[in-house]
Amino acid sequence: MSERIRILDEKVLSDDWALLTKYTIAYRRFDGRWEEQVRQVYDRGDGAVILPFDPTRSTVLLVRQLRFPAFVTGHPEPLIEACAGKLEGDDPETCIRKEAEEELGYRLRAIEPLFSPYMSPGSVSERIWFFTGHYSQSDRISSGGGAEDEGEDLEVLEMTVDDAYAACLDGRIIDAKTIMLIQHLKLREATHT
Ligand SMILES: Nc1nc2c(ncn2[C@@H]2O[C@H](COP(=O)(O)OP(=O)(O)O[C@H]3O[C@H](CO)[C@@H](O)[C@H](O)[C@@H]3O)[C@@H](O)[C@H]2O)c(=O)[nH]1
Ligand SMILES: [Mg+2]
Repeated sequence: MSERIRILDEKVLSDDWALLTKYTIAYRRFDGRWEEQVRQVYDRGDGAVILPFDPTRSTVLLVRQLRFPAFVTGHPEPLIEACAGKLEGDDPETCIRKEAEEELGYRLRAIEPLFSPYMSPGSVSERIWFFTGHYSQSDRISSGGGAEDEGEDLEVLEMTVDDAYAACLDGRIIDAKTIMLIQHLKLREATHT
């Protein structure tokens, strides 16, 4: 255990789709004083996400789907996102290859890992592994759409890189992981020209 943090108590508040745990901790402040704090941690597992890019056409593949937490807080559905999924026991690259086949209907090439940040570390324990990859129209193996038996209902969307970037700026794309990936692609473009 860290010299600055001791877990005094741990209580599971909910163990359903995700695990919500309430911790009571002793925390030593930067000035050396100890104090007691309560922190709740929402654990829904880790995930992976990919933005497939077609360099010859300068396009990317995205999905559109209902994200209920966004809808219920006022965002008109559906959300435009990069293809993503929960790891569910797979390593991140295996997971994202499977998700790309299921959700996008593409077998991707040149898959490259980028970074694996915490997405909301004040409350949510989840980290997401980010990838880029290449595709061309001939890599399409099905119509995608996700696993219907798991309630997935996705629409595959192809956009030019420029339009996807414009969508990040004008609010049509409002999902953080998707914005990060599109910006990454634009940064690469800028540093390679
Ligand atoms: N039964 C049930 N299903 C749920 C619930 N919440 C979500 N689901 C469904 O569970 C499915 C999980 O599909 P995946 O493709 O494996 O995961 P994902 O939801 O796309 O997750 C990715 O994006 C998330 C949001 O940005 C990320 O949090 C996650 O790490 C991953 O990258 C989704 O279709 C979603 O509708 C719930 O409370 N109950
Ligand atoms: Mg998904």
